[in-house]
Amino acid sequence: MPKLSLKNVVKRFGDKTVCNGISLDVEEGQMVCLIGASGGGKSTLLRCINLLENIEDGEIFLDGEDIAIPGLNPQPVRRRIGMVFQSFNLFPHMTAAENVMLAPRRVYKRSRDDLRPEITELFTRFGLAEHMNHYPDQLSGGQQQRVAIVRALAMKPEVMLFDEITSALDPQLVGEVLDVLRLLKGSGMTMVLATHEMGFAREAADKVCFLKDGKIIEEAPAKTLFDAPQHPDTQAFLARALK
Ligand SMILES: Nc1ncnc2c1ncn2[C@@H]1O[C@H](COP(=O)(O)OP(=O)(O)OP(=O)(O)O)[C@@H](O)[C@H]1O
Repeated sequence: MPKLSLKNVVKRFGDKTVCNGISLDVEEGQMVCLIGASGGGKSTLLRCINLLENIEDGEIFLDGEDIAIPGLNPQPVRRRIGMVFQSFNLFPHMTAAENVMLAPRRVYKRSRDDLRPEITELFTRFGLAEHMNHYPDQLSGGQQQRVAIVRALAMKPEVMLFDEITSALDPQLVGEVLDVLRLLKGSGMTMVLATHEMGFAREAADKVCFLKDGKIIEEAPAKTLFDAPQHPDTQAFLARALK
């Protein structure tokens, strides 16, 4: 059974159909990259998976259980599916460690003392140990984004969604954030990424999906999709993106 499975997901905003019958399986431990031009529906699809958007039609299964049921409290699912956005959204008046501890303290009612060992381990694992007590404005954009990833991991999610997490970074800071994704993949995390980092998608993804106008036009193992795209729209997109 796939860890995450989408069946004919439809999302509309007014009369605009942004996800137009999307089906996708993500196996446990897989990294799946969503690529495509702006407006293709990548962010919206991730937001649907995390139940930040209600879907009009279709099903989203996590471990075989339909999670996109209207009226169902989304919070338990959001604890199982972490999401990181382009903007880091760290609270500026809290240290990095305080930012990371906030959700587990509130949601699981855990104390700082109880959390500290595992939070320290997370910061250490992602090369941030010396920044635990720094405030966001004392950190680079890359470091802030890595803290934002650690913040999501502190909730011990089973699946992680990443929405263009390097797009707001200076080019020299992108690499350190991509390294975190490589590390996470190595640890067996199941991940879905919307990304414009084609080199990274080709090298690190298990599967790449090309989205256009709310549809998956082509889906293939990364190397196959980049080296031998079959659909003319994929070919045209990659020709532009890789220029
Ligand atoms: N809340 C909303 N209300 C109305 N339209 C929306 C909303 N969110 C997204 N859209 C529209 O849905 C379409 C898909 O947007 P989406 O952000 O999902 O695409 P994307 O592929 O992630 O693009 P990008 O790479 O720029 O993030 C766009 O036309 C966008 O304007």
